Amino acid sequence: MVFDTAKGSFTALVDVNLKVARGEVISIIGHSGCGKSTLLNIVAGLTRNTSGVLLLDGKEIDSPGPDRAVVFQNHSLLPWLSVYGNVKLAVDKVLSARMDRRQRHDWTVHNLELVGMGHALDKRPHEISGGMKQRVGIARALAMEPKVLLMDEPFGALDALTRATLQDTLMDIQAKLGNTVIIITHDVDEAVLLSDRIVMMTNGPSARIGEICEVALPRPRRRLELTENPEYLRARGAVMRFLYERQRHPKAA
Ligand SMILES: Nc1ncnc2c1ncn2[C@@H]1O[C@H](COP(=O)(O)OP(=O)(O)OP(=O)(O)O)[C@@H](O)[C@H]1O
Repeated sequence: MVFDTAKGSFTALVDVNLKVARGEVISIIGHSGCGKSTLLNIVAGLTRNTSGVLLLDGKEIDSPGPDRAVVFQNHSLLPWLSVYGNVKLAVDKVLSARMDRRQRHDWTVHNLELVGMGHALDKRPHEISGGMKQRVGIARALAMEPKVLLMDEPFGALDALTRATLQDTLMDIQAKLGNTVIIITHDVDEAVLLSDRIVMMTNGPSARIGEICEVALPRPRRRLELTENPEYLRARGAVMRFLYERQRHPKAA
C-alpha cells in the first residue's frame, strides 16, 4: 500500500500475505502508525490497495460490501435514530430482498438481544453509555450477516471493566455464530484472550507481518482461569517480546 502525499509517495505496507480461515478470530497488533487500520480498511474496501489482491471465498474484493461489516472504535451510530432504528436501517438496506417487514423487525430485535441491548430499543445514542453504544455497533454489524466481522479497536475507548464484559460478549457470540473476526487491538491480553492467531506487524514505514503467534487455548476461555495458564503466559510473552524487544516503539528505538 503506497499513499500519495504532499511530500511524495509513502509506502505504508509491503508483502502482507495472510490467509484467514472461516470461523477464525485473528487479531492484528503493532505499534501506533504501523498500518493496522490501513490493512483493515483495505479488507473493508474503504481504502484501495495499490498492488496485490484480496480474495474472499475465492472472489476478488475491491470495494465495500455487506459481506464485510466494520465496527469502529468510536461508535458510528446516527444520533437522530434510536438504538432500534440504527440497526434496522442497516437491516433494511442489506436484507430487504430476503426478508419481509416483519422478519426484518424480528431480526433487528434478535440481534440487539444478542448483545444484551434488548431493553433499550427506544433509547437514542446520547442516552446510553459508551459500552452500550459499542454493543449497538456490534449488533448492527452482526445483523448484516457478514462473512467477516472487521473490528478496529472496538473496545479501545472503554474502561477496563466494560471492555472485559464486551470481550466476553464477543466470545459468546462468536462461539454461537462461528463468525470470522479480524480485530485490531493495542492490548496484548485482549489479543491473547480473543484470538486463534495474533498477527504482529513491524513498525512502519513499509510495515509487514513480523510474526504470527498461534494461541492454542481451548474455548470457551475464561479470563480468570487463564491468568496462570502456561499457554496463555507463553503467547502473552511472545507478543510482549515482539513489541517491546524486537519492535521497540520507533521513538524509543
Ligand atoms: N490516506 C493516507 N495518506 C497518507 N498516509 C496515510 C494515509 N492513511 C494512513 N497513512 C499513513 O500510513 C501509516 C499507517 O497508518 P495507520 O492509521 O494504518 O496506522 P495504525 O497502525 O492503525 O495506527 P494507530 O495504532 O495509531 O491507529 C501511517 O504512517 C499513516 O500516517
